[in-house]
Amino acid sequence: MSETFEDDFEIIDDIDDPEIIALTELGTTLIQAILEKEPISNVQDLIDAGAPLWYQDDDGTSALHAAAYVENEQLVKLLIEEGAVWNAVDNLQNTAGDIALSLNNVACYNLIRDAGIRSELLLTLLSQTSLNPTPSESSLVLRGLDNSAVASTDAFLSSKLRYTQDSHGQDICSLVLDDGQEVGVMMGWEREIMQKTVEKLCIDHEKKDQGLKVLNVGFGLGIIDNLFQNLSTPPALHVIVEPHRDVLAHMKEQGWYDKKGVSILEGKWQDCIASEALQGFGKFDVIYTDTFSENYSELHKFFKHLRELLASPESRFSFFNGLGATNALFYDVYTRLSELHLADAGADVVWSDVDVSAQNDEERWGETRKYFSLPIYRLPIAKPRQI
Ligand SMILES: C[S@@+](CC[C@H](N)C(=O)[O-])C[C@H]1O[C@@H](n2cnc3c(N)ncnc32)[C@H](O)[C@@H]1O
Repeated sequence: MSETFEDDFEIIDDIDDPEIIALTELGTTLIQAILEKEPISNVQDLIDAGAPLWYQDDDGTSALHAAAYVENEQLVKLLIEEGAVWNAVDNLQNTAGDIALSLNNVACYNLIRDAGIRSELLLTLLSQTSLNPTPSESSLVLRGLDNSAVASTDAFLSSKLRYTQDSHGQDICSLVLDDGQEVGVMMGWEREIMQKTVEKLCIDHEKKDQGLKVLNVGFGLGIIDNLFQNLSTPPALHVIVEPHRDVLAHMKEQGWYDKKGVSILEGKWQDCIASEALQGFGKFDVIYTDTFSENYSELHKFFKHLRELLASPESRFSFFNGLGATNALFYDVYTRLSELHLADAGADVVWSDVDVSAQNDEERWGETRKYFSLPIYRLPIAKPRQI
């Protein structure tokens, strides 16, 4: 018996179906052959006989995981060429790339990471063609088909936010999901990232002493906006784009509407970017974006506006690089993908590492859902390429 799921997916639950039994046996044999280091020709024979590369055993191990375990670069390459799934996770949430990384096998890791980048680039391309007008769901594993407030801007904008401090004195702006789970929209532990970002964006900027023209998308806790205001010469113009009513109310309470040089555009960046209001400010020396509940395709769209928004080759752009940040491989793929897409948009990026490993999990997350679990944050600074 089978049932349809959202018209697109078929959940097959008939374990007595002879076809499924045959596929399961072939898939299991393939994984065993790899783990037992049988000759590569045997593996090829099994694939040619129809062994499914997408098959994962009871532990979630796929053929690609197995090839990473036995550190066989040639086999990893073959499986990828034959269509192995680069981002399948096992029961411990590890991809084959994570296995290669844990074994320090750079060659196998790079092969899997590059397969991820190629696949994401292809999906971006497909989502831009008329053949496939739906937005890329390439980030299925990264964000799931999630219409909750975490992954849908509309749901996020109609949800209630709370400004609080946790038991460690950490400032938090959070939303509470229907299931009672609390998710940090912005959390105080990110202050160091914001601090380093402002340093890289502003400290040695040639126009710093005359007051920079700054555009920031997404206020949150206002950490980065306060840092911009606290520069030795505050910005000559500081535009903040923010759509959430609770955030706007918080900004009003804190006096942001009355600050000299500050202009607030109430709305989503997607609605403001081509508006007369924004264009009336002219171009910017520094641009930063850090939104919430948006996936990579929105960030990619933002990149495409940079050339028209940045004032000169000395202008700088950065964004909160947090996509895929609960898994080393996904983080690496999204970091490199954004570098390639920024290059397409005419901007060259330089990365710096920020060590964010000092805090323990309990202090950082408390009761909230983890969204960044890697020890190093990769901070991007992009400048328009001179033509
Ligand atoms: C992570 S917080 C920003 C934190 C900020 N960088 C700081 O230093 O505190 C994300 C903010 O982006 C806002 N946001 C979400 N979607 C947006 C959109 N489409 N356009 C502009 N802002 C958006 C949210 O309401 C929220 O205030």
